[in-house]
Amino acid sequence: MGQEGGGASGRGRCVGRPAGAPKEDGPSGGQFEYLGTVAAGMADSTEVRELVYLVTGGCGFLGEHVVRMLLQREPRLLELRVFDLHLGAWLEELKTGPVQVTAIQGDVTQAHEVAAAVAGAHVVIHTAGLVDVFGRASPETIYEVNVQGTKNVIEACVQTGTRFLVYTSSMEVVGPNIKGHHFYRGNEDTPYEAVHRHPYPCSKAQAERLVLEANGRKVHGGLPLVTCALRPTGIYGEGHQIMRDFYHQGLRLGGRLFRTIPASVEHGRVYVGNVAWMHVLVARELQQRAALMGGQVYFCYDQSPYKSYEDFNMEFLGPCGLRLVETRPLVPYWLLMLLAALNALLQWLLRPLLLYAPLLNPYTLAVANTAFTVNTDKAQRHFGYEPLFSWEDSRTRTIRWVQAMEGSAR
Ligand SMILES: NC(=O)C1=CN([C@@H]2O[C@H](COP(=O)(O)OP(=O)(O)OC[C@H]3O[C@@H](n4cnc5c(N)ncnc54)[C@H](O)[C@@H]3O)[C@@H](O)[C@H]2O)C=CC1
Ligand SMILES: C[C@@H](CO)CCC[C@@H](C)[C@H]1CC[C@H]2[C@@H]3[C@H](O)CC4=CC(=O)CC[C@]4(C)[C@H]3CC[C@]12C
Repeated sequence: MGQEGGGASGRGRCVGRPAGAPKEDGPSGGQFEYLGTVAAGMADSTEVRELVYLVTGGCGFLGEHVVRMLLQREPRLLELRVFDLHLGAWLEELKTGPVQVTAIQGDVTQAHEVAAAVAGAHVVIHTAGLVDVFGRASPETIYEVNVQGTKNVIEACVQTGTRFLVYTSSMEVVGPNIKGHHFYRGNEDTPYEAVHRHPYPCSKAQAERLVLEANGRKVHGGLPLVTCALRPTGIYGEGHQIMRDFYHQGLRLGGRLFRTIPASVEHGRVYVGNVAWMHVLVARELQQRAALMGGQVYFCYDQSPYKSYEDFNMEFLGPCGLRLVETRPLVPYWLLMLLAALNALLQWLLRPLLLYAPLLNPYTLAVANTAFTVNTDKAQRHFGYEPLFSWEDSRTRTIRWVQAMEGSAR
């Protein structure tokens, strides 16, 4: 199941369990006070501002939240470099605080541009990537950005002497696999046959492996590079494009969405603010606990409930006037598979004329219909992670965002 593709050049398939982490337990972490909303001003603290951070993909859905969270909750920040192919105008509003915010328009596939951005940084948070499971980009382009781009970031750290690298990996590095094996309340050490064909999970798995294998390499100056990878499940929250697509689809269908996924197929989801917070915390603690955290992977998790993908979305779309029709899929699975295959064929036929990239394709159907939930406390044990936003807070913030969209949609 899934598009042909994947692997280094988008052909064949990439197999093999992703590089896991040694099974070591660390000390439990302390509590972290909460300094107010992510959108608020900068963190004020008596700590010395001396650190330079670089966030690649800093203008993306997750990247923007990481940038704002760093300004809000990293008191040692002297300079924050935001590197992205497409810079957001909102960056200008961030330049009035005590932290120097440097916007860098650049391409991670261009090694010299990456090296120039990395030079002098203490920490790199690498979120830039092509998050495409809808066939918008070619397998080769996905590989070029997600794998070669990550190679460029690693080499830039080694050449310029940057010692700390946090990589935004993905649950997709693990699964769901092409065999449709469910991953039920799994953790970082749960055995699972991570077999992929699609270019996106393949590229993320290769990139993650490169990052973890780079842990311990000597950087310029002779000290070791310390790396780790975070694996968010499906991220939701303010700015989530797929949620926006579902909402607009519902508006087009007269306020209704038609169930296509059984309610029993649970998918883990995580609020973007908590993913951002985990990035900030792991970047800070990686500097203090290199021996424990270096070369490790951590699932990104919070208290968001386990639900089917569509039922979870309705937690936010329901209060905004949409209704999910039927308690079970209206359309039999074999017909959904046929419709998904037709979408893939149409995409291929229309490609010379226009980009046709609907939500339903063979890959998204397969992923949506395979349960994938995580239950772990490794990040809490290794670096004291606790979600910054409760489920109720995450839900309220996301609903408010959809409502603001609703206002703009009328
Ligand atoms: N959205 C999700 O549910 C999940 C996302 N992730 C990972 O989180 C990271 C961020 O994902 P999102 O924020 O959802 O995606 P996004 O597409 O909103 O953000 C990605 C950012 O990277 C930038 N970018 C793309 N190609 C680039 C290039 N060649 N050079 C420089 N910048 C480039 C884009 O302009 C964009 O701002 C990705 O690495 C993705 O694999 C992991 C798990 C779940
Ligand atoms: C039956 C289809 C139409 O109704 C299914 C519609 C839902 C899909 C678009 C989503 C179901 C699962 C999502 C993926 C999952 O959350 C894991 C992901 C991790 C990432 O790193 C990037 C995003 C994604 C692949 C996410 C994409 C959208 C779904 C396939």
